[in-house]
Amino acid sequence: MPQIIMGPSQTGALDSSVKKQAYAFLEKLSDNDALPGLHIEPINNAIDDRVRTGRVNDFYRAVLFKVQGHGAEAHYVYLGVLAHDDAIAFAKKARLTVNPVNGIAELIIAGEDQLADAAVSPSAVEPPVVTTMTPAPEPVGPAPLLPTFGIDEDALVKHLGIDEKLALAALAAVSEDQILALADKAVQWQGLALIDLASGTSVDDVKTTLSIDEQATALVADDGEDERLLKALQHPAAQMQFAFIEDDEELRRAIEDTDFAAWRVFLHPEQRRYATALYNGPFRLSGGAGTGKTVVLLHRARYLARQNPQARVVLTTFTKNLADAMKADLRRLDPTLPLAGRLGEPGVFVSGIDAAISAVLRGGGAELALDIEPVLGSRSWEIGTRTPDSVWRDAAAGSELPPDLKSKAFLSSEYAMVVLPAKITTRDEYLTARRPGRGVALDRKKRLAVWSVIEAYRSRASIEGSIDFAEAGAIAATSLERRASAGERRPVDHVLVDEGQDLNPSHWQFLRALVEPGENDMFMAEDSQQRIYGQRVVLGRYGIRVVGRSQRLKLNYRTTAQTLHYAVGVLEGEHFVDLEDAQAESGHYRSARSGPPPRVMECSNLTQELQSAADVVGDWLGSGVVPETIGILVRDAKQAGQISRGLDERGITARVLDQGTQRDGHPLVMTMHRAKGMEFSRVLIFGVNDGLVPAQYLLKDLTEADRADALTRERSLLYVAATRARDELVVTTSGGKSSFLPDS
Ligand SMILES: Nc1ncnc2c1ncn2[C@@H]1O[C@H](COP(=O)(O)OP(=O)(O)OP(=O)(O)O)[C@@H](O)[C@H]1O
Repeated sequence: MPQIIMGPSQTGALDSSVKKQAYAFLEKLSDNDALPGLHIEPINNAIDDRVRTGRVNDFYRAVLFKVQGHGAEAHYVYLGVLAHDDAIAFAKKARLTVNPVNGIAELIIAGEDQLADAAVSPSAVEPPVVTTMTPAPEPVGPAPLLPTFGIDEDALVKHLGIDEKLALAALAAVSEDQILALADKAVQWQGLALIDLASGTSVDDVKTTLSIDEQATALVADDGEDERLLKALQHPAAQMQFAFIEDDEELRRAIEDTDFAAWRVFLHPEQRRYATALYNGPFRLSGGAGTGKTVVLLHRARYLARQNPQARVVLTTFTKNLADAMKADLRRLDPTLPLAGRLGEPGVFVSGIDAAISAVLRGGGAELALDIEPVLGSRSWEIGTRTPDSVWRDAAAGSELPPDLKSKAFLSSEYAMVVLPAKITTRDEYLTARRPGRGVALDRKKRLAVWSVIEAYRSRASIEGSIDFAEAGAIAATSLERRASAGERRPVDHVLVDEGQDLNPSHWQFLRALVEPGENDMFMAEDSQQRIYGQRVVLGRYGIRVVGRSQRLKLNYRTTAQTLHYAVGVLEGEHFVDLEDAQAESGHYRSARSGPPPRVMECSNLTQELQSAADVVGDWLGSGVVPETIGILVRDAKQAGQISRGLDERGITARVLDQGTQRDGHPLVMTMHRAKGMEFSRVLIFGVNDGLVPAQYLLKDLTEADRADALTRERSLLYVAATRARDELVVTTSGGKSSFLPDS
């Protein structure tokens, strides 16, 4: 049967009946391309004799390339559906070629000078010709960017395979913005290569990233033109734009589903590699906001489940909201993928981590008493409810500890970071316990006092028959380990984790215990710059040894370069440490998209700020932005109420998003925490004021280390909020802006 390959779409918005007809056309084509009703026809005077059009209906034609190769069946590269005359005109100038240096397939549209509209041309920066008798001083301007990294024409053209004209223009560009403008007009892989180079990445690293291997072209040189092209279409870098469609269902979604996002079919070579590679143990994938970590996890979940339909895959993350979003995306990625209804069943089980822990505890039955004792010491083993945070305050009420050490923040993190992971159940164990990374030394007297509070906390919880989330993770991990040492099979084959930076030690112990150590056991996505919950953890302390198996994604797919630059400015001066206890690498983080610079609107009072916010949102709505793609983010729930009422008074209805709220038809208001993992076309961050960001109440009575960490998390929160914007970011403030906001 003929193979359909989706190419870079040239189709604008089509109404649903045309989409259905386009699908019907392609379905028939993939069945039998000789059917007369398809009218697959070559085009006179086309520059590529492989180009064809096919009849979708009286008015519309599909534009395709027919690539025959040596096989009996042809391949059709589908570029989209256009009105009859447009389709013919377009087909005449479209050409599929193989890059002679690296064997990547490229779509070239003749006559559309790919550089014509770009911000720079080689001549634009040439010194002006000056006719004068006395030598004129050399004009001083900014130096071209790429040559400062030692990059020359040979490197671009001969080693990488960049088009010569583009290479010359790129070598003359003096800023990343100019490179971005060139990249926008270029063949996709070439544009990405230039953006990488402009951020300081070496030519060799660019080649590795894009899987460019000069040997590969030599291997296929004698195969004949069509075979060469077919191999070129399968090059990992070509697969950012050309996808081999596997079955009718995938075809149908690609054509009919207006929401068919590119991430589902077109992966970056690095993303594809991480989604499908075999790892001999835990693998850590880091990457800035919007680099596609979740996308890789979703594809990897599908890959593992398809490789072995009996495999038990767990895909988990810190919050239920994000887990629900991942589940919905997994369904969209592949509706045929079996989702497991319960932990331990074949298929992909998607769940928030605390729910997964609860599932294990529920399955523990009466034997759970055996697992509670080693973690919490002897206590009632009935567990019915969650211990509320207020119990820490009650337990510490009479303590002689100084305020910072008897704060809930210190005690609960001492408990989660030191006591629970080491299964400390006695005072003597605590007195000699190692407390790495806690940032504050405790002498014997203080340790005794802290332990008294912990005992009081445990005793109260025992009476109430409650446990907290961290205890639940520790007990579930103990249970899984006990059962595994008794010879029981572990419940899971592959664990995939998103937002790993937010998990606590018990979570990691639990995840480690779920799966037998070995091939493809754990795959963890994280971004230490987005840690907004909990404390920093080091995986090695919980039996998760990553050494040598970590990689970083650097290309931001979500945010424009301008917003990214601004958001990264929020983190200026902070140091971030990753899950392997190393300085988190943040260099070379970049975006291939361009947009307006973020706007900061400083207002003198709340009324003025509400008016400014209403003006911005009103303008967006007036210019046709889909309402629910507008996100209005605030630091706390009180501000959410303020802004939604303020907008309402000014004639704009917005919805405050809580768990489960419908998202149709209106801009969405939510806290920055709630926006984690989400994205919007336009983002307005409201109330980024001194005193509110960072939230002052969080900083009271903290040890110096806890205070520093709380401030870091607050910065990260603002960074998370700013990086939710795909196309445009506006920040409003009143009565003094937050010191976290960068100057420009
Ligand atoms: N290969 C791709 N092609 C097109 N779009 C992509 C690709 N990879 C990711 N994206 C898009 O980029 C955006 C960010 O992806 P994703 O949410 O996976 O990033 P992330 O690294 O998990 O982000 P964050 O850490 O901010 O949650 C999404 O809109 C996604 O669809």
